[in-house]
Amino acid sequence: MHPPRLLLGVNIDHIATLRQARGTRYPDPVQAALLAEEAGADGITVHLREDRRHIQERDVRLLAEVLNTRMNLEMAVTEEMIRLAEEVRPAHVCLVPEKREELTTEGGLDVVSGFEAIAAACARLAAVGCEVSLFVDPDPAQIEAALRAGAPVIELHTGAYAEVTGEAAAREHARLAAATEMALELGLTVNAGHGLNYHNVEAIAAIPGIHELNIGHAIIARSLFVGLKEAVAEMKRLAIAGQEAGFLASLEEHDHDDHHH
Ligand SMILES: CC(=O)[C@@H](O)[C@H](O)COP(=O)(O)O
Ligand SMILES: NCC(=O)COP(=O)(O)O
Repeated sequence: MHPPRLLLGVNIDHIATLRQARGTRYPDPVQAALLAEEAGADGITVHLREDRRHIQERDVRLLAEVLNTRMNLEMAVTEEMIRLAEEVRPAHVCLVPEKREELTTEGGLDVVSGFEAIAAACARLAAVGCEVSLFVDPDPAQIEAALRAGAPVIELHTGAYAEVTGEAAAREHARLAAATEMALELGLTVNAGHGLNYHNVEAIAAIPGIHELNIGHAIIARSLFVGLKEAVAEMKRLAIAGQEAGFLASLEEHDHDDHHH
């Protein structure tokens, strides 16, 4: 059976990065979110960092009022963030690890070590109707802990895959594919993201069973040259083409297995 179409969540953090660089009112991430939706984004992702380097609380509150799709709020597991999410009630909350000095999110959430606090956060957020995902590395122990913590969704961190090429990328891709298969067998919904761009997205989209990709930096960077709507639409075309190629390859694999049995 043909799988449901892969979804694209567009992360607009770096529209806010540009605004914060000068402390101006523009460019406005809320305006960007509406344009991204018009271009086919299935959802809007924002990461409200504790240091507020890009997205601000004002953005989160306005997005909650104006989005036509759904918000995926990425946040650290802190009391301040949980209280805000309980108030704003975004459709999705993705719990991520955070270090103040980092350039970007390094590695996935350590659900094994932080189990108690993460499970408690999952329960509080589920109680107000947020669908919670945990941003984890493609590591079986973390995926198993995510399930026990009560998260219905994981987002696999694709950063390690995105940083390398050649055989190393093939190895990281295999880890992501195996992690996806394992998580699906456990009944989890599997999203993926971080560092995906116009060159490396198709192979990830081709992994059977992935529900949604969250992509930001590459889309916002490309939008400088082709405009945001075109940048979103191009990424969506590539993601869907990748998913289709993966589906056709899986059909061929089944045919091949049938002939050999
Ligand atoms: C959690 C994640 O993978 C991204 O949302 C990323 O953290 C975006 O924010 P930065 O670009 O500030 O790292
Ligand atoms: N969770 C990943 C995300 O939202 C976007 O990450 P990036 O594409 O900005 O690296």
